[in-house]
Amino acid sequence: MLGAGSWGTALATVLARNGHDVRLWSRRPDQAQRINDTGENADYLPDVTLPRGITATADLGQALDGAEAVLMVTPSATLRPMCQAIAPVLPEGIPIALACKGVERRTGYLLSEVVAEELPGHVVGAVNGPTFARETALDHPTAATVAFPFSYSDRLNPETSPAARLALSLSGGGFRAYVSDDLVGVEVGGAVKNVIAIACGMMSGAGFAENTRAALITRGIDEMKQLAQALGGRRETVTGLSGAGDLTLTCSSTTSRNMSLGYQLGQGIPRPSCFEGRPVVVEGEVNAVSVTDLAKRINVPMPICETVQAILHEGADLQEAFTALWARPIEAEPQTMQMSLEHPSPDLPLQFGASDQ
Ligand SMILES: NC(=O)C1=CN([C@@H]2O[C@H](COP(=O)(O)OP(=O)(O)OC[C@H]3O[C@@H](n4cnc5c(N)ncnc54)[C@H](OP(=O)(O)O)[C@@H]3O)[C@@H](O)[C@H]2O)C=CC1
Ligand SMILES: O=C(CO)COP(=O)(O)O
Repeated sequence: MLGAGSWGTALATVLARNGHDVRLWSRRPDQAQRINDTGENADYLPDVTLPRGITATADLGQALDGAEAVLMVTPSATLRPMCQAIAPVLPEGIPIALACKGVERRTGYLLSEVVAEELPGHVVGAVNGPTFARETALDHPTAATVAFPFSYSDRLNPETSPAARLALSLSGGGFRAYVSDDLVGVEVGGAVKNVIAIACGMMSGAGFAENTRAALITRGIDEMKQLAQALGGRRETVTGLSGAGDLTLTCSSTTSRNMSLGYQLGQGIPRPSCFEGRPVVVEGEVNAVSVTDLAKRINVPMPICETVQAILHEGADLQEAFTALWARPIEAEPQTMQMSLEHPSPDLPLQFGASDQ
């Protein structure tokens, strides 16, 4: 498990509870030592007792020595350098599963494409779903999807596929894994939901409530579907755990760092003061840029993501940007027919400040 943050530690907990030996890599030797000494990752999951079977280490060679599979769980922006760092010590041919969520900013690659470029000769997949780390570590009933592209031999003997093997390794107690062969669809869901969650947070923080949230979730799913399809994934995958499931979770509470960032910004808190100035991993903030750049490059309209990107990175005014989002031309749902009717009152502002809360 490469990454001893909240999600890496939670996934290590799931695997170790199921009887697997897990090497948990931290970039900080002192943290690895503390985890081994105390049986707890106090930095990220305080008061969660880690099961036997987890050994923390800050040595990549030690972490990967004899490994049967590797899960990569550091923030998406660190993925390429992590791949480069492990290349010399990675056991030949072992499957690599991504548990981080995003699109690479410079290239617009899905994270699996980054791994494929840096570490050829390894089958690459992803584990995604509605999974807050702490609840997962505490063994709350939780479900996620394990996606790898299926080969012909996998179809003949599905139990030997990397997706099935990892799903079986993860499943047990509260954790239940599903298997998918649509890696693109699963990755798109995970990357886009964080951006939409920021939008939900912004509108909740600005005083709007359930109608607005439901609209953003539903239209957010539509943006995911369009991007997934354009990249060769399947629209229906997005209605599963890694798309609609994770979006529902992340847009439902400020336990989500993405929702929480949006909420604070919606309340008018300046970015540097959000999270009381602490550095927090908010994937949707970086990925608002990478997702919208990618979508523009391949002509996929993603108006909610574009709105978030404009507010976060181009200095757009939150109220004006959401007013413009709501006053776009009237479209068909679902888009089985091409329709775009001029909005009758595009300049009428949304009622910020008049919310019934
Ligand atoms: N938390 C959750 O509930 C879930 C998170 N995810 C995804 O998992 C990924 C990781 O997030 P999460 O674990 O929550 O984040 P955390 O902030 O909890 O942990 C981040 C981890 O990555 C390490 N790290 C940060 N920068 C680097 C770097 N440059 N090189 C190597 N390691 C680095 C941190 O080390 P250090 O402590 O030294 O800073 C820490 O161990 C994200 O993509 C997130 O979207 C997916 C599902 C659920
Ligand atoms: O991805 C997550 C749950 O599935 C965690 O969401 P946040 O990164 O917004 O906290």
